[in-house]
Order: sequence, then C-alpha cells, then structure tokens
Amino acid sequence: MKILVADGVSPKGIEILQKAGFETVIKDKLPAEELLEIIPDFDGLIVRSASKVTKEVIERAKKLKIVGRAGVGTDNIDINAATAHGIMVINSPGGNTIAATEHTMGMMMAMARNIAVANETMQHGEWNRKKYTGVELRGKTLGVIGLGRIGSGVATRALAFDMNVIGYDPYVNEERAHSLGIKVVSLDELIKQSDFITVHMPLTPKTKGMLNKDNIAKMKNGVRLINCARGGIINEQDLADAVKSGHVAGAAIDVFESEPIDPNHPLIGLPGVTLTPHLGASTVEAQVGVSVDVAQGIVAALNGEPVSTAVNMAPVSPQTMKFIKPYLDLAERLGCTACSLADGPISEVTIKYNGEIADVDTKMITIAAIKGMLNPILESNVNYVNAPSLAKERNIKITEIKDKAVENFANLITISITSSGKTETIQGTLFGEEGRIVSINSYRVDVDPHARILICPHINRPGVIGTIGSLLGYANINISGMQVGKTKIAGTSMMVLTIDNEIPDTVMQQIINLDGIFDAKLVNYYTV
Ligand SMILES: NC(=O)C1=CN([C@@H]2O[C@H](COP(=O)(O)OP(=O)(O)OC[C@H]3O[C@@H](n4cnc5c(N)ncnc54)[C@H](O)[C@@H]3O)[C@@H](O)[C@H]2O)C=CC1
Ligand SMILES: O=C(O)C(=O)COP(=O)(O)O
Repeated sequence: MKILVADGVSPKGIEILQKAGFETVIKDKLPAEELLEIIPDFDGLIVRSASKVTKEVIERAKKLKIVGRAGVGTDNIDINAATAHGIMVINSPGGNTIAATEHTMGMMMAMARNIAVANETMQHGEWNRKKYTGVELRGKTLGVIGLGRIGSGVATRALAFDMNVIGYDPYVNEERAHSLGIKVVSLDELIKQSDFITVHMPLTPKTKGMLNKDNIAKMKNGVRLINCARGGIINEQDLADAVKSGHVAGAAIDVFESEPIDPNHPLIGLPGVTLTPHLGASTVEAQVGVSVDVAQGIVAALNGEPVSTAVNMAPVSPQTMKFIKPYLDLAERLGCTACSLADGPISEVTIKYNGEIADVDTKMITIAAIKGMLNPILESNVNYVNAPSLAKERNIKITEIKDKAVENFANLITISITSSGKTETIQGTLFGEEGRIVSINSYRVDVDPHARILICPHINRPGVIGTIGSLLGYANINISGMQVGKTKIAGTSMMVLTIDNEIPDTVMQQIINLDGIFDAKLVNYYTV
C-alpha cells in the first residue's frame, strides 16, 4: 500500500510506515493541483495544517482509506466527505500539546514585555528603553477560553506566574476546573474581568468569530489577546480596529484565517501586536511526537485494527480501547455468523452486553458487529467509519442493550438479527483473549469462529451426523473439527463443523436435502 506524505513530517514516523511495509512518497508543501492529480494512486495520506483535504480531493481519492493529521486541528480536512466515502480520519492530539502550550506562554510574555519589537528595533541599531516598558503578569487576570489539553496547560503554567486564572469551557465540568485550581465563569464574566484572554478551542461554526467587536467592546481597556488555536476565533478585522483605537493594548497571534497571510493583513505593522507564522507545534519534540503517533495510527488502521485517535468515529479513550480490543474481533465474527444465518434482508439487530462489559463504552463493539454483519453482503468495503451509515441507509434498526447480570459467563455478547420476520441469535464470549461462539439459537456450543464453519440444526437420532460426514467426504471436503450443541428442545441438536475447503452450492443443497437435517448454513470469516 502507498502512503503520501503531503506536508513535511519528522522522518521517525516515515520509518515506522516503511518498516510496516508501506511505500511512502514524501512531498513538502505539495501544491493543491498536484495533490488532486496524484491522490488517486494512494491508500493513505498524511498532512499537517498546510494541505487542504477538500471534498474534491476525497472524491478523486478512489483508493484512499485513511487521512492522518500529524497534529490536532482537522479543520483543513472535509471530515463529512471523508466519512461519506468510508475514509477514516485520524489525528495525533497529544504530541504537540506542550509545544503549543509553551508557545502560548512565550507569546503572552513577548507581548507583555515587547520582546519581539524591542529585538527587531535593536537589530536595526535602536536603543529605546522607555518606549518598550511592559506590564507584569503577576496579579493580572488571565481568561482561558477552552480548557482542553492546551488551555489547561496554559492555565496551570499561568498560576505559577501568580496570575489569577479564570476559565470558560461549556463542555468541562466544575470538578475538572477546580482540579486545575482555577475558577470557572461565564463567557461574559471572563470577557469583562480579564487583563489577558487566550483562546484554546477548535474552529467550528460556533467558535468562528466568538471574540468580535461586540464583546471586545465589553473587555477591559488595555486588554491583551492571544490566539494560538485557530485563525478566525477572534475576528481579525475587529481585533485590528480595537488595537488601532487603543482599547486593546496588545495581541499575540500565531494562527490566521488564511495562511500564509497576505502582506496587507490588517494586523501587520500595528503597535503592541506580536505575530508568529503558525509556530505553535513547531518544536523538534512535537514534530517527532505527532509523526510517530500518526504513523502508528495509520499502520494499525490499515491492518484493520481500531485506532483510538479516529476523528470520524465515536471517540474511545486508550484505557477503554485496551479493554474492548479483543471484543471487537469477537463482535465482528458474531455479526458475520448471524448474517450468514439470516435468510433475507436484515431489518433489525439487537446487541446485548452482559457482565462487566456493560459498564464500558460499547459503541465501537456495536460498530464492529455491524461491520461483520454487512461485509459479507455488501460490495463496498465496510469499515469502522461507514458501517453505521450503511446500516442506516438499509433501514436496519440497531438497538444496544446493557445488563450487568451474568449467568454462565463473566462477559457475554448476544447478537440477534431479524430478517424476513425470523430472528437468529448468536452469543459469544472471550476465553482469555480468544473469542468463542457459545450459543447459536439457544443451542450450547463452543466454537472457534475462524476459517469456515458449517452450521446444521438436525434431528438428534443415529446416523444423521454420519450422513453429512460421508457426503462431505465424497465431495473431498475435509472436516477438521466438530461440535454438537444441545438445547432444552427434545430431539433436536445443532451440528457445527469446521470445514477446510469451500463447499460448492450443489453440495450445500444435497446437505439440506438429507433426511433429518433442518437447515445448513456456511459461515466464511474471510471478510473479518
Ligand atoms: N498553533 C498551533 O500550532 C497549534 C494549535 N492547536 C489548536 O489548539 C486548539 C486546542 O487544542 P487542544 O487543547 O489540543 O484541543 P482539546 O480538544 O484538548 O481542547 C479543546 C477545548 O475546547 C473546548 N471548547 C469547544 N468549544 C468551545 C466553546 N464554544 N467555548 C469554549 N470552549 C470550547 C472543548 O470543550 C475542549 O475542552 C485546537 O484548535 C488546535 O487545533 C493545537 C496544536 C498546535
Ligand atoms: O496541531 C495543530 O492543530 C496545529 O495547528 C499544528 O499545525 P501544524 O502541524 O504545525 O501545521
């Protein structure tokens, strides 16, 4: 498989891709037209913030399976288009947190003490001590908007500078804010009380222009603003106007609505304004971190493994991922088994979780089951990204049930599929990390759901199993394992044979026609 690295990333990640057997094509600052032209040839794409992965790029990328963002912000990627095409988007959120946090602190100090402008003028032979008198951070109120990884890092560092830190983040609870040692206030209060305001949230339709002329007018006279998150969160023209009027004493800006910026940008040349060209993540350490993280994510995803940093899937924490990982494979095999038993279009699927597993976030396990169920019947490649939307398109109703109560197994997944008014129910559990099917339509079994199995409910009387064995033997099909499951219904059993070769349709029909056989279903796990 081929991976295109469109923006410069550290060679450490590229080594990981190459070691995993991927061919890599490395381009730095790839022009948009060239990206469009060459993308059809690639299975994976790595970008930073410079490359724009537009709908057009996605639509041309017929082989593309994954876009990896070596960094946090994915606003340069059309996530909806990627999802609609079943393309996974992953990012590498932890790797550049410290870099962006420290850059924010640096920008705040540079702005407060006129460091950048003093340096610039000194380089031109000027010695002007009076003009560049600054202000102290100690005792000033810092308003942090967005208390995620970077915002909370900035908050705790600012406390070490004896600043009074207040924060606003509608998605962070008070407990978390208290653990940071800061006070949570409303946006309005933060705007009115702060001497410095720094923003640390993603650019979304909600956050675009969140700081603008209306609320800048409510800020303290002499307020200083910092944006090391995304251009556009603070309206650039409104900010420039407020700096010119003197209401805003300083601005430290690393990110811009359009990058690189135009030489006529309104913030260029204004007193008190410190600008850097999107340097927040540009440290040696951060670039190694994001490159390694994104490469590992791509290798895992292209090997069919789930990735906790996927952006267009339900987010899963690394701890939850560790717990659920073995269940994903099991659920996919149970889904595949259930689908193979169904006799018509699937209308409804119920996935029930019993035991400890009922306490964790099972969304991804449910998706794995749907993926396993749809892959054998759909032409398109069903993956963790497109499985829910493909099920929805086919009007399949999906229900998750959770119940901590257990009977025979510490954890049990039960998948019931309804098709043509008939429901097939498969149950599975883990023995250690090994998945097992433990019941099929109430017949108790212990089946390893790999390779290929033949499931035959039959009359429990002498000779029935033997006739199938002979028939398969004549057809030169080897049976490498066998289980007979019983139920409470007297006189019937469930035979599950592990089969080494494909069974031709004619032989399947002969099996179904045998006296004492109710049905025969072949389950192939090659799609899992
Ligand atoms: N300048 C640079 O080079 C870098 C910039 N960034 C940017 O910094 C920003 C923050 O990154 P992280 O802290 O890693 O993200 P994060 O996801 O950990 O934190 C974002 C926070 O914003 C909050 N939030 C969302 N909507 C909000 C709203 N309307 N009002 C207030 N808070 C809101 C969320 O609840 C979350 O706590 C992102 O935009 C990212 O792209 C990240 C790394 C480097
Ligand atoms: O990670 C982010 O969100 C950043 O803004 C860093 O962008 P970059 O990778 O330096 O182009």
